[in-house]
Amino acid sequence: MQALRARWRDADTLVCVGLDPEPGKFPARFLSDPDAVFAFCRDIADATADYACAFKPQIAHFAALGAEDALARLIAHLHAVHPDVPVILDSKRGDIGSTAQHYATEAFDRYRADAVTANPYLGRDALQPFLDRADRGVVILCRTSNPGAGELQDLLVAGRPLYQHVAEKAAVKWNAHGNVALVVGATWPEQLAEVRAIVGDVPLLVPGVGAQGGDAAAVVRNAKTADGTGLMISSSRAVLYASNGDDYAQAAAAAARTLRDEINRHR
Ligand SMILES: O=C(O)c1cc(=O)[nH]c(=O)n1[C@@H]1O[C@H](COP(=O)(O)O)[C@@H](O)[C@H]1O
Repeated sequence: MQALRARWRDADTLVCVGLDPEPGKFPARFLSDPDAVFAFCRDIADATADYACAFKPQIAHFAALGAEDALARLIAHLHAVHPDVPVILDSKRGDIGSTAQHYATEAFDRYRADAVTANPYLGRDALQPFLDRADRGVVILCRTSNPGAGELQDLLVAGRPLYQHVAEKAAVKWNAHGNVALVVGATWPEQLAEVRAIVGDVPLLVPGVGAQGGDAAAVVRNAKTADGTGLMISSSRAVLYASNGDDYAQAAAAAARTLRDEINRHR
């Protein structure tokens, strides 16, 4: 959280760059590169770092390719070359405590992520191994960006939608170390405002701008904190695959810069 706040201040950006490698969308020059997953993500990260308040590699995109080694080397590269930019491993973990312990070890010790996304629907004990790592962040799913998010997350429980209970518990009861953030999709501006009203200054990871069609201006208007920060507005495909020509890195940088500027106009 300290690194994130410093980055918001020093780099003046609320953009999180999502690293979701899909080799079928890579530029042709990577076709014969046996280390394409690492090399592509590294190039994108290096090109966009100036505009990033965080990087967010998504684990399934690596694991499905058997590219866990590339993910480990990518995070090591990010720490070495961009030490001021926190790395969120997006793995949405959640399991009984004894297993969750291994997921925490995976995220924080194997991959050396600064933070991890986690699914709260098993309850607090399933999050505890993550929460206990006071020097790492836990980014808890609250109201996700997908079209079906409301099917369960909006169910009324004691007169309030379930996601609002998650917001309240996460921001207060689960946040003893001050290391909690929440995920709310950019596709739900109203719910963003409701969550912000519940959680005070707790940071929100907001995916869903770009490929999923969320409106960055509405996100900022509805969910910034009083000091004009509090948000990691995350974009993956719209940045990563801005061009599949040889200008892929410059195009990604331009997409990240444009998103940063649009966000900053509304802060
Ligand atoms: O936790 C996440 O990062 C996440 C939560 C959510 O509610 N919606 C969501 O899209 N994500 C992730 O954010 C990224 C969005 O990618 P783009 O739609 O390409 O920007 C993907 O890696 C998703 O897995």
